[in-house]
This record gives sequence, structure tokens and C-alpha cells, in this order.
Amino acid sequence: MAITSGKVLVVSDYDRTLAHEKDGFFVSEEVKRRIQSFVERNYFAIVSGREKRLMDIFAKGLKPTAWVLENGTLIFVGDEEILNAPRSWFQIREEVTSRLEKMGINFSVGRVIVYVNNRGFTDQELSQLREICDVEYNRGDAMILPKGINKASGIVKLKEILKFNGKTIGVGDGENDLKMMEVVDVKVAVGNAVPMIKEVADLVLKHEDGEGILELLDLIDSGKLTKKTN
Ligand SMILES: O=C(O)COP(=O)(O)O
Repeated sequence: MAITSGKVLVVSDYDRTLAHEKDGFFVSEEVKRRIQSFVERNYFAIVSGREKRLMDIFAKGLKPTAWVLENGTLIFVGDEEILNAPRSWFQIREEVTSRLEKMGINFSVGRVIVYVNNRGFTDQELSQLREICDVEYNRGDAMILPKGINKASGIVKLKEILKFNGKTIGVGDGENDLKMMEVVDVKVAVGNAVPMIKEVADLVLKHEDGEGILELLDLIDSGKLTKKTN
């Protein structure tokens, strides 16, 4: 199936997909320009575990169609900010942070989710946490989320907000992009993606990080993006 007709929605991960670690996770000016020209004819959303305050620094000036941040829990479209989590989460989060404190685990709190960086959990810690929340990994860092909320539910919510029924193309590199791949029509892995993402992908890009995004947008614009149809 060639993706040729109608507007498409690209949902792209940020770290190690749009932006490279070697650039300190800043998006290149070339990638910014390419996305800005793409959104004149299509939709492009950045779907990341990161917080908006950090995106405002690392992707300064970039104006995608939407941001789906904190791993799907907060959506920004224009000036509108939409919480994609139940209000009851904030009370549950108090219990999450108190359990983390008792476990002696360092954490930081975003607007909605809780981050635990560079530290694995024991099976016992994980099962205690999973009684009340979801835990997702991204290359050794963990994100603590309201149950059932992740990049997939963020994308489903975004499509409702945009009233978008066309083809969705997902591109990513890491473990927390796996759920996102369940709700897109075409799954794309950047060249530097972890094996689990490459395994489910319809297309593995030749290039890594931002260069991979340039490659993908060129394929879409030239009508050459094809999906495995076995
Ligand atoms: O660093 C993070 O919080 C994760 O970011 P990512 O989802 O864009 O890979």
C-alpha cells in the first residue's frame, strides 16, 4: 500500500528520533525547517516522554501541529493544553511518591508523571508500584504513569481533538514507542532504534535520528512510503 493520497499525520518520538544525543538533544535547524514545511500540507505531532518546559528549550521555535508529552498524559495544540489522565491520578501520584521515598529511590515530578532516571527496580519494587500505576522504560530511565495512559492513548486522544481520520505514520526508536506503534497505520524505526522497535517496523530507515526524519518526510512527500503488506 503506498501512502499517497490525503493528508497524513506523522507522530514522532523526540529523543534519538528527532534529536541526536551527540547534539545534546537539540533539534537541528534543518530538521526544524523541514517539519515546518511539512506541516503546511500535513500534520506532524511530537510524542515524547519529555516535559513541555524542556521541549521549549531543546526544540525552541519548532511549531508542530501538536505536542503529546509526558508519555501521552499532556497534549498541546496551539494555545490549548489538554490533560489526558483522570483527575484522580494526582492523589494516586502522592501515594506513588511516598512509596518511592520509602524505597529510597530518587525521582522527579513532571506536570503529570514521575521520572526515575538511571535506576532499575527490583521485581518487588515494581510489583508494589504496579498495584497503583504503570511503569514504562525508555533506555534505562523509567516513567511512572496513570494506569492505561501511554503514547498510544495520547495519540488516540490527539486524533479525536484534531478530528483526524486519515493515515497515521509513527516513527520512533525506544521501548516507550512500542505502544505508539500499536495505534498507527505505518510503523517506522529510525536507523538507530532498539531491536524491539525494528522488529515491529514496516520500514527501518537508512538514517539515524534527525537525518532519519528527513528521509521519512522525503519518502512521504514523494509518495514512496510503502507499507509491508504480507
Ligand atoms: O527522555 C525522555 O523522557 C523520553 O523521551 P522520548 O519519549 O522522546 O524518547
